Amino acid sequence: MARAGEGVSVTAEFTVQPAHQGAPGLAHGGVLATALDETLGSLNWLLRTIAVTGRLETDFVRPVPVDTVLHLDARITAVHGRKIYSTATGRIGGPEGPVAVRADALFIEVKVDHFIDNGRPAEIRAAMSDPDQVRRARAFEVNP
Ligand SMILES: CCCCCCCC/C=C\CCCCCCCC(=O)SCCNC(=O)CCNC(=O)[C@H](O)C(C)(C)COP(=O)(O)OP(=O)(O)OC[C@H]1O[C@@H](n2cnc3c(N)ncnc32)[C@H](O)[C@@H]1OP(=O)(O)O
Repeated sequence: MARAGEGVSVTAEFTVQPAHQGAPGLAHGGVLATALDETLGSLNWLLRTIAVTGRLETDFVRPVPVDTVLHLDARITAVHGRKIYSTATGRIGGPEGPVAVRADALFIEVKVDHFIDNGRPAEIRAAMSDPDQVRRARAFEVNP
């Protein structure tokens, strides 16, 4: 779950499950990168922009044990043309706890055609016949 914050920012929590293990009892780095990517990606909705991750640079600062709640905080740092720069931290032991992971990202704005042209037809058809998805995609296509 993500909540809008001050400026263009969001906070979110992610609980590390046993299925997310890499080393015994510890979160896999790829899963932590995914949690960062998802949180950073939700910022683009606040800009009402459809964008995909172009670059995600991740620092793994502390090991994150299974059952830990990762407190994520992400914000947009700059927008230049189609490029959206953002940064995120994941803290453990509480929202003010030590930083365990952080990431800097570059998202690139795309047209809805990016998904229609490249996605697997079955899933695209399913998305296009879902009125909620269509409404959401159209909302981005007209000038909001
Ligand atoms: C009717 C309903 C139907 C369907 C509904 C669907 C609705 C969907 C809605 C919402 C979905 C939201 C989904 C969020 C998902 C969460 C996040 C992810 O996990 S995304 C998955 C992982 N990422 C990818 O798969 C990207 C794969 N890459 C690409 O497709 C291309 O490389 C892309 C689009 C990123 C860029 O390609 P170009 O040809 O469009 O653009 P160029 O001209 O190359 O780049 C533009 C600028 O960006 C810089 N740039 C591009 N990639 C860069 C990079 N990796 N590092 C640094 N700069 C980069 C370039 O240098 C250029 O900069 P200069 O304008 O010249 O200053």
